[in-house]
Amino acid sequence: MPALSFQSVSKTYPAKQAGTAAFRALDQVSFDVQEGEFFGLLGPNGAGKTTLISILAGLTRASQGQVLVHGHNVQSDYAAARRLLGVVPQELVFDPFFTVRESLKIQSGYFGVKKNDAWIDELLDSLGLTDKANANMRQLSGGMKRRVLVAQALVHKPRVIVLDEPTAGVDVELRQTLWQFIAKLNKQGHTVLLTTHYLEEAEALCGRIAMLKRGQMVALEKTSVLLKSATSQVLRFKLDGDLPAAVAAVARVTGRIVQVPVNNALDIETCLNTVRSAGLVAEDVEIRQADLEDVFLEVMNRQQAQSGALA
Ligand SMILES: Nc1ncnc2c1ncn2[C@@H]1O[C@H](COP(=O)(O)OP(=O)(O)OP(=O)(O)O)[C@@H](O)[C@H]1O
Repeated sequence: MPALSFQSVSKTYPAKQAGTAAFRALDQVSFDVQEGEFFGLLGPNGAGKTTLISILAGLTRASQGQVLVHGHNVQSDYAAARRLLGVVPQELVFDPFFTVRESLKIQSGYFGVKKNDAWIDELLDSLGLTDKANANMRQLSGGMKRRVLVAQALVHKPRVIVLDEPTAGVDVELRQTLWQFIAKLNKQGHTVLLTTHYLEEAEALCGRIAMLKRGQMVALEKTSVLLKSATSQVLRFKLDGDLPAAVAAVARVTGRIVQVPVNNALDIETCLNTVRSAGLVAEDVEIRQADLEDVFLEVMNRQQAQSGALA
């Protein structure tokens, strides 16, 4: 039995006011996550990732389809399904009146878990929160609050850990601490579902990845297969001046850095010639292997071209 099963899940948000249209945020999304997997759910802003996680966590109802957690339906068997899940939300929601330790005790109480002090100490230690155990939640920095949210999600040792952009805006140290700890739990058999915009993290951590675009699933593959499916290499160089249109159409540009997908030596020559013919000089030219960000952009652009063709 899969740890998570999303079966033809659709979600339509009703029109906000008369005259506006209802909005279909998810359209027939189906996939399973097997027990023990580290699974990535990727997609651009507004693709529907948080909506899918809200349905999984029982915070929003699907308009159609169903979601099962170890066979328990998140609507009709909510308590059993919720107990199996540890959800780290994207937004920093917390009660300002309690200390870190108190808030973890209260959260344990919600799940009917008692005498878990040793586990709470381990959570505090693993997430670098021991010094802050008796600090009031409102005294904590944003990064520290996020650590507490992770600890809260894990107090009842859930079999499935769901992380919705847990590293958005957090420093390098927390990222490393968090991933070490989550990877350890995953090795012990906990299933992990992660959404992130940091594709480097997803590439390093996730065994399998689903990509959503405008509420539809556009890719579902092992990470290694996705990487092999990409344009084999990327030509990278620095440039001052306006990129010729033919190169700009296919390039990923970050400041002065230009990255162009290439399949062979001819592609490389053509690209550099086009730049040279425009009177520009490409500096620090190098060729690297494609990474998950290249695959992601390729999948998203392919979808754009297809939907453009259908329109
Ligand atoms: N309560 C709501 N009412 C109406 N529309 C909503 C509601 N919640 C979300 N949406 C819309 O549904 C779409 C999907 O939103 P969602 O938050 O699931 O995307 P996301 O993939 O998590 O994006 P991000 O990466 O920005 O977090 C968006 O267009 C959003 O505006």
